[in-house]
Amino acid sequence: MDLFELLSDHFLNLPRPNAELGVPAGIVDTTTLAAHDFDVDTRTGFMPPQPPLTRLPEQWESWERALDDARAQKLQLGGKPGVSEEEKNSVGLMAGPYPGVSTSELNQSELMLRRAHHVLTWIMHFYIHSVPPSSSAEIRIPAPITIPLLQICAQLQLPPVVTYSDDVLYNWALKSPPSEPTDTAPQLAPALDNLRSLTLFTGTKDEEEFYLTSARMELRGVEALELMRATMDELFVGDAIAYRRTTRYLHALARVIDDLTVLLLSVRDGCRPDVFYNDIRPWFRGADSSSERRKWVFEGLEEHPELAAPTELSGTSAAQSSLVHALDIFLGVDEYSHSNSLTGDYAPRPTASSSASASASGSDRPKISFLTRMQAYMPRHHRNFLRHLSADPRPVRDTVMEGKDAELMDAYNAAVTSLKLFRDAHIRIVALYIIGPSRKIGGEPVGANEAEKKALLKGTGGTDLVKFLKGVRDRTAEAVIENEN
Ligand code: HEM
Repeated sequence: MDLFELLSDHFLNLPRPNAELGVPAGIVDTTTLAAHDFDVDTRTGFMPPQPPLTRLPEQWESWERALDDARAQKLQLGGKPGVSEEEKNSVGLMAGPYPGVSTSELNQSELMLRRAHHVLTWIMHFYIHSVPPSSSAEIRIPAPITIPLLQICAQLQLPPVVTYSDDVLYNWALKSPPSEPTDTAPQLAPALDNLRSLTLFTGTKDEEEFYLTSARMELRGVEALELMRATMDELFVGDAIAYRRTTRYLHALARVIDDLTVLLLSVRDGCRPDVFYNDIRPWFRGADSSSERRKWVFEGLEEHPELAAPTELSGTSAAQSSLVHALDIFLGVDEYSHSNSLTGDYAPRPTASSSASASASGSDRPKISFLTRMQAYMPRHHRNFLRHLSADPRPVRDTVMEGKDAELMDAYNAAVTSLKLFRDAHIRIVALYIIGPSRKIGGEPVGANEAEKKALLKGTGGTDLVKFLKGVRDRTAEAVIENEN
């Protein structure tokens, strides 16, 4: 037998778990090498340790070529004034040809599925947002795109829209190759200045900087994840030494969050607010955040009863970053920041029509906080990681609340205060990048009646952004524990 041939019952040879049923008890989830560890890498955190795939194999070349074409054509936003019909014309993108492309072989590899989600959702956003908004009340997405996309989404358990994982987590390459790892110098995380983005809507440096700001924050956040793990180990022991160490870890965590704030603010160095607002951001919009509120109609579903009609179609937002959610959950701030009163808008829901169309109304749906809803847009292993973190039987906040250790409480409050300061800085960024440009005369991509203006001040995730972001920031501040001594 070939030494490299795996036995049929070898764990690496196990079939991919059924997306709906999950992993059977006693079976290891091998969909990614780190799946048993929630796909959280000790060097790169929520980013993959290796650069993502840059191209699918030959069988799916027609998709890759369509994406190449969309980028090469420099498609323009359909609502942008002064753009020629030719520049808006993206109908060819949807027409294919995508002859009989099957997705089943993609299921062998999580990396290929990720790339396929990236390619198809990117093509779809290119199409949707380059069709002039006035042309119809709905936008029909043809079956050659919707069917494979929904099949891939079922495997990945992700919605059929560009998500943070498509534009940040799995959208990077190294600028220059790292040195080969050796026994004495193991492979390290990529240097923060050695990253470039793979796919861009606008081809601008500004857009790349926008994505890379988040990517750098993810990499800086690795230390935060390590500090969380170390704290949880200490609190398991729970003696005086453990409290002292935890105090140190929480101060260190506050410093990491301060660094995240610095990195966040550094987006101003490479991404111009007007370019972001007018040229970049409209490409991210989902069905619930576009000013014209066009229905997205996924054609071809009537012939595929096995596929679920999409219910989540919010635009991509860094609110889908698992890192910030992890900080909230670990510090017990999520009880405040993920409160059901901070809902944002409701997700669009499919209508009962035979073709699944996503309408913009959903106010009869039960309230769920916006941040909790955003977890549906995260890679499923990361979602599970957050669930696991939430189930920690000895949460740090409970220990601090017992009030036995004043220094521990100070350290905890320092970390929560840093998170509040992070959110203050984020609100400043939103004022600079969204609120400011939206007020400039002529700075709006589509007309300017009151309803449209209101829609323009929605986050790409569909929130009433000022109210929502201030709410989350204020609720974070409320998580500081008063020292009653
Ligand atoms: C130009 C830069 C940025 C702008 C204009 C911006 C804008 C927004 C907006 C409008 C929201 C409201 C939610 C929505 O509807 O989408 C939001 C939420 C959020 N953004 Fe950003 N964002 C920027 C950069 C970042 C970066 C780099 C991060 C870090 C990963 C980040 C993390 C978050 C988080 C965690 C939320 C959820 C609210 C919270 O937890 O406070 N943002 N952002």
